[in-house]
Amino acid sequence: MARIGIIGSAGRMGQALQAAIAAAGHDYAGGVGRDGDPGALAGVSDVLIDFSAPAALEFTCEAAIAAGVPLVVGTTGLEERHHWLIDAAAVSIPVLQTGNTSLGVTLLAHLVREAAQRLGEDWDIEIVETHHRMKVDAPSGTALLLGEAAACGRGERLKDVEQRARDGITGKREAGTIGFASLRGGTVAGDHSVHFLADNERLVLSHMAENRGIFARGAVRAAEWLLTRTPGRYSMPEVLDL
Ligand SMILES: NC(=O)C1=CN([C@@H]2O[C@H](COP(=O)(O)OP(=O)(O)OC[C@H]3O[C@@H](n4cnc5c(N)ncnc54)[C@H](OP(=O)(O)O)[C@@H]3O)[C@@H](O)[C@H]2O)C=CC1
Ligand SMILES: O=C(O)C1=N[C@H](C(=O)O)C[C@H](O)C1
Repeated sequence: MARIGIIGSAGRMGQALQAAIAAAGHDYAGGVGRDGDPGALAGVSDVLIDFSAPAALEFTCEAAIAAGVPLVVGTTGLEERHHWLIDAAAVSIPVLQTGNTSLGVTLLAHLVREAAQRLGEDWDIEIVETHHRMKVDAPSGTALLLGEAAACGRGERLKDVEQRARDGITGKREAGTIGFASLRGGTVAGDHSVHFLADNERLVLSHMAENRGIFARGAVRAAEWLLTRTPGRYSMPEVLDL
C-alpha cells in the first residue's frame, strides 16, 4: 500500500484518480490545486501524480525532488521547456511522463509506429482527435504521442514533419508530413484516430475512451511501478511491458 498525492486533485482527473487510488487499496495522501503547497504534499506522500496544468510543473518537480518521491506527469500541453524540467528531475527521482496512461492508447502507439514503418511514405498520415468542450490544449497530448510514434516509425522527428493546422489556401499536401485536426464539444472523454491514406485505400487505427477511469487506473499502475525504480525518465510501454 502506498500514500499517493495528487496535483490537480479537484479537477476531473483528480476526482477519477481519488476513486482509482481507493479501488487499488492505496492511501490518498491529499491533493493540491492552484493555491496548494506541493512541498507539504510531497512530504506526506510516497509518490505524486500530476494531472493539472503546465504552469504547475516547475513547483511540482521541485517538491518531488526535495522530498525524493517519484512523480507521474499526465498533464498535457507541455512545451520543450517543460520536458527539460522533467529530464532534470529524472536525474534525482523516477519520473514517468505521458500524454495518455491508458493501456489501449499505449498499444495503439506501438501499432502506429509499426504501421508507419511498414507502409512507408506513399501513405499520408493524418491524426484526428475529439475531446470534451472543457479541454484547453490542442492537439491533445495523445495526438502528439501518436504523431511521435508515426514519425519514429519513419525514422523522423515529429517536429520536422508536423502540420498542426490548415486554414485558407494552403496549397497541396506536402509529402511526408503528419497532419493534426482537433474537434471540441460535448463530454467526449477522448477519441483518437490515426489515418493512413494511400491511392485507393485507407487504414484507420482508432481508440475511444469511454470514461476517465481508464486514465486514472493507468496512472495508479504507473505510480506503483515507479516506486520500484531508480531515478530516470520512464514511459508507459515500460510499465505495461508492451
Ligand atoms: N495523460 C493522460 O492520460 C491524461 C491527461 N489529462 C490531462 O490532465 C490535465 C488535467 O485535466 P482535467 O482534470 O480534465 O482538468 P481540470 O481543469 O478538470 O483540472 C485541472 C486541475 O489542475 C489544477 N491546476 C490548474 N493550474 C494549476 C497550477 N498552476 N498549479 C496547481 N494546480 C493547478 C486545478 O486546480 P484548481 O482546482 O485550483 O483550479 C484543477 O484542480 C490536462 O492537461 C489533461 O489534458 C487528462 C486525461 C488523461
Ligand atoms: O484533457 C483530457 O480530457 C484528455 N487529455 C489527454 C490528452 O491531451 O491527450 C488524454 C485524454 O485524451 C483526455
